[in-house]
Amino acid sequence: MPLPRIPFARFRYASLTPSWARQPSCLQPRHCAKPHHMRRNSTYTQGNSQAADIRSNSILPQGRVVIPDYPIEINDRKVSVNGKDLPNIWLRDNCQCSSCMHPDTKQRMLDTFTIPQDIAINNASVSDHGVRIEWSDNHSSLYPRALLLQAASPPTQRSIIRLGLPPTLTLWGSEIGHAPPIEHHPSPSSSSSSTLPLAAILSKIRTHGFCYIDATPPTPSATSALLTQIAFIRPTHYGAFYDFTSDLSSADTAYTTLALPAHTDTTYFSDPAGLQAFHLLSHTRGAGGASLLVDGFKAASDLHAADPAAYAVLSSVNVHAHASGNRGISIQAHRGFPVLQHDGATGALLQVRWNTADRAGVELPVHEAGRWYDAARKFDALLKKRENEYWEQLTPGRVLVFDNWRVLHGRSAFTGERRVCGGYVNRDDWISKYKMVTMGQEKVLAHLASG
Ligand SMILES: C[N+](C)(C)CCCC[C@H](N)C(=O)O
Ligand SMILES: O=C(O)CCC(=O)C(=O)O
Repeated sequence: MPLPRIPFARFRYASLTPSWARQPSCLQPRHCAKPHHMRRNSTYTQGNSQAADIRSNSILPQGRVVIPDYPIEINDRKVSVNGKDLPNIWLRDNCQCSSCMHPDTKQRMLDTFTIPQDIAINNASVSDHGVRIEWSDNHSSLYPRALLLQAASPPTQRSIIRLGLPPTLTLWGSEIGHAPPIEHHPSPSSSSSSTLPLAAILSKIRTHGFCYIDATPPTPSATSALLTQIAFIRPTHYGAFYDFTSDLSSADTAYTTLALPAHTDTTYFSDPAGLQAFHLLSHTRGAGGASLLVDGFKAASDLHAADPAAYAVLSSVNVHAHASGNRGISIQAHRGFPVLQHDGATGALLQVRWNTADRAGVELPVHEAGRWYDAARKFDALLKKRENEYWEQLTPGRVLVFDNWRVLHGRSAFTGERRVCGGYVNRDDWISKYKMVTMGQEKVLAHLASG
């Protein structure tokens, strides 16, 4: 089956090829007779691995769920959607009945590979509700129309619910400071329940990459309670809910008065923290300590437009990180990861992983490392452009919650006593909550088989 048309800059993933040998062909002038993004469909094979092109005609992870109204027909004892037959094994494996799928846990009860390889349709009928099938193994199934249409949709459409994509993604620079995304904590005295406007908060974080929750009681307990309404706090070697100051109680520069350049946290974990929160509780007898936010997706989008080759390097060369300050600890992820990570199904940008302080090795033969540094320097310059920096002095009562997979943060140096509390939330946990409060469980579950 021909690969989808790849209209734009592309890069390659070779799953089995050693990463140092993995490089976008556009970096190999001899192989790249014309600019890479001008080349049409092609499948690359490198060594024994099939490296498919990842489409990136738009790297931005956004989209509205549109269920296409494809024709559904029964042809020659096959179910065909939009003119293409659905494999019987896929249909039988995704039977939604209560004996094949646990009605409460939504787990598959059917042992997939007890389905005969030659499973066939004895009878099938199409209605407005969907397709009813009587199988050759004497089982009957009813497939909702939406499930079949979603399964036949293009990868970008099928990924929207899986990834929990927002309808629109708003990229920003320093101008966001004029109208930052803000929600308000329900004041305890108000008659309304003390539950947070979670759908609004998480929608703002999914769209902008961060949100303030103003009027939060300036206490660790209120901050912790706020976070746990999103999902459980992720414990790390810094503890779970963190309440820190410049006492080096943890051997990390965050626990000093030093300035911290824009970075994402926990790049040394296989699964970096998804959300991070800061609530400045107090700052006495000193000055400074302003917070910096940079939209990593905007910087990546600018790099993609300005220098696709550099973008491709940062999307394919793996980088290692470490946390080794605390005694008896040296944490590293199980493998290296590129600075710019993409969804394998759609090519959409998923994560920016950038921390100069915590970086360990670059996964290239050392004599080739220069090409990663050249590309990284371009990204670094974009991160440090004044118009991409949003500086804000946090104040007690204003909780900052941001997407640590997209938004970089930092701070200016400070003097005096400064106390900040907050916590991490796992990526998958907050995206799950986002889906529940914005899409609803039924809609999310209906798309699992085709996601
Ligand atoms: C947030 N808290 C103060 C608990 C820890 C900060 C850790 C910062 C670390 N260098 C990283 O980038 O992950
Ligand atoms: O102290 C701050 O405002 C930020 C600290 C920081 O960057 C971090 O904890 O990663």
